[in-house]
Amino acid sequence: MSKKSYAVTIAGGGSTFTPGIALMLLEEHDRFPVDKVVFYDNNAERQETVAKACEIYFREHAPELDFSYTTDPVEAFTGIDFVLAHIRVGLYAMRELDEKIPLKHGVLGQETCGAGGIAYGMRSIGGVIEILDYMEKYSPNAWMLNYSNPAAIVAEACRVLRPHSRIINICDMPIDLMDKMATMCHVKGGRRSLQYSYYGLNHFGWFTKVYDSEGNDLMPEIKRHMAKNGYLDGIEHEEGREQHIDESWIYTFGKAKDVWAVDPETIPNTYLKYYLFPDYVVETSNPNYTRANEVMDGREKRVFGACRDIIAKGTSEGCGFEADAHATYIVDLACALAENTKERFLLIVPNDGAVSNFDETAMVEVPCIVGANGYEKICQGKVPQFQKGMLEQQVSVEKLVVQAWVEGSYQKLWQALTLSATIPSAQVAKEVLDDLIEANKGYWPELK
Ligand SMILES: NC(=O)c1ccc[n+]([C@@H]2O[C@H](COP(=O)([O-])OP(=O)(O)OC[C@H]3O[C@@H](n4cnc5c(N)ncnc54)[C@H](O)[C@@H]3O)[C@@H](O)[C@H]2O)c1
Ligand SMILES: O=P(O)(O)OC[C@H]1O[C@H](O[C@H]2[C@H](O)[C@@H](O)[C@@H](O)O[C@@H]2CO)[C@H](O)[C@@H](O)[C@@H]1O
Ligand SMILES: [Mn+2]
Repeated sequence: MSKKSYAVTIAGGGSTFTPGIALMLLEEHDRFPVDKVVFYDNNAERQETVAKACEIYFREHAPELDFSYTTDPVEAFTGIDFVLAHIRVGLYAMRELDEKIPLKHGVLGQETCGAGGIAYGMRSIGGVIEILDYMEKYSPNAWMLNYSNPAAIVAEACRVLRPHSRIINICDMPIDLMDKMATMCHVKGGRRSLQYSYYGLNHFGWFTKVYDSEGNDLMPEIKRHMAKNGYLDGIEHEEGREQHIDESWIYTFGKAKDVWAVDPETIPNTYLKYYLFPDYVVETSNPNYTRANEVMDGREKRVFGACRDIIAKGTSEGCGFEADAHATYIVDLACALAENTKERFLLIVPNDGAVSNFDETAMVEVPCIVGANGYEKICQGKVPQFQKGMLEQQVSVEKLVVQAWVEGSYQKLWQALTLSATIPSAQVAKEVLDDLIEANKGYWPELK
């Protein structure tokens, strides 16, 4: 597809991540030239605040850019090369319920894991498939780079419902963890210079090898840090940076020490804490103030406050908008597809033997080489018994959720919740499910 410049649609234009990603696209213009950006959202009001502020920013910093925003799919998806998708069906109000309803039953409540993740998955599948269908109808050669959550369930749904679609699901958690590993090992060139092996499902995986650009094995040093402080040694202590990291994330990066101790041969994804220490997570959660509240009081207020400020002043000068440097992985991926760079990415893809002793139809997260014709997986061989057991259980949860959504099956969703390592019994699973059904009326398909 190599072109002089590209047209990009950001689906979920009203997202708190949109300004950071839009500014990042401008910053990366030299290696990924973008001449057209369209914001698309199904919530006109929320999107307008973000879009009007970005419009002012673009006018002042990139007047040549063809920018528009819309809720009309024809306008949004015609003549484009890439869709960057970050939608949240149900907004933070529903995330809050995903987190608080399970906690009411003594079960962990989390955005993408356990009961909360299952509830969010049941809402997201339809929204992501709808956007994929719009893209394929109006720009059949475009690629959709999806990081809408819960990515594991969304990816499985796309595999089942749209197996030939040009969608790539990717997550930024391992990228952030690689940044931290590079920092703790003082690696020159940072995360991009690391060579790694990794296997798992999204938000459910393990690094097995990490080398620097000269081939030196970094695992012994990373393990020493994990044993002492989890990922905390990887947090940069530059002035001003730490205050951007909320308390709950600090706990998560620290708790990785205990998660690592369960299998000291590998380096875990932080999200494994929800499956290995669900009782600890429940004990340390405040059922009246969860991460959704922290985000609504923090990131959402900050981003929307800055947008309103720009709109009121008519200028973006001194507005506090910042490019999301962390999100440059999205441009790396778009460049790989557009320019055939054959770079290595951790993607969520059909297993087909990449993890040889695991379900061939699972959507696994493994390293892939990406070029103009898509991705090729790098085989990770066999996983040990412990990981195999965990993976079999979790992939069954995710597959049952998708089957429940497709068939409208109460029974299968109940089984999915029952099977989750975060839920103690079929009885509790049923009680949580019945409350979630009530809360998600209008978002989930009707279950029989
Ligand atoms: N995979 C990753 O690494 C990663 C990292 C960060 C965030 N995320 C995900 O990005 C998404 C956005 O997060 P946020 O916190 O900014 O949420 P947000 O609520 O601020 O923004 C989401 C936007 O999506 C819109 N939307 C919802 N349903 C839609 C639909 N069917 N069609 C079009 N637009 C729709 C909403 O109106 C809203 O403006 C979430 O899914 C989040 O989990 C993923
Ligand atoms: O609770 P949130 O909404 O702040 O974050 C949930 C997302 O968390 C991951 O992304 C993180 C990132 O990995 C972390 O280090 C931090 O710095 O920022 C990101 C966004 O908050 C995860 O990969 C996403 O899937 C979650 O949605
Ligand atoms: Mn993620």
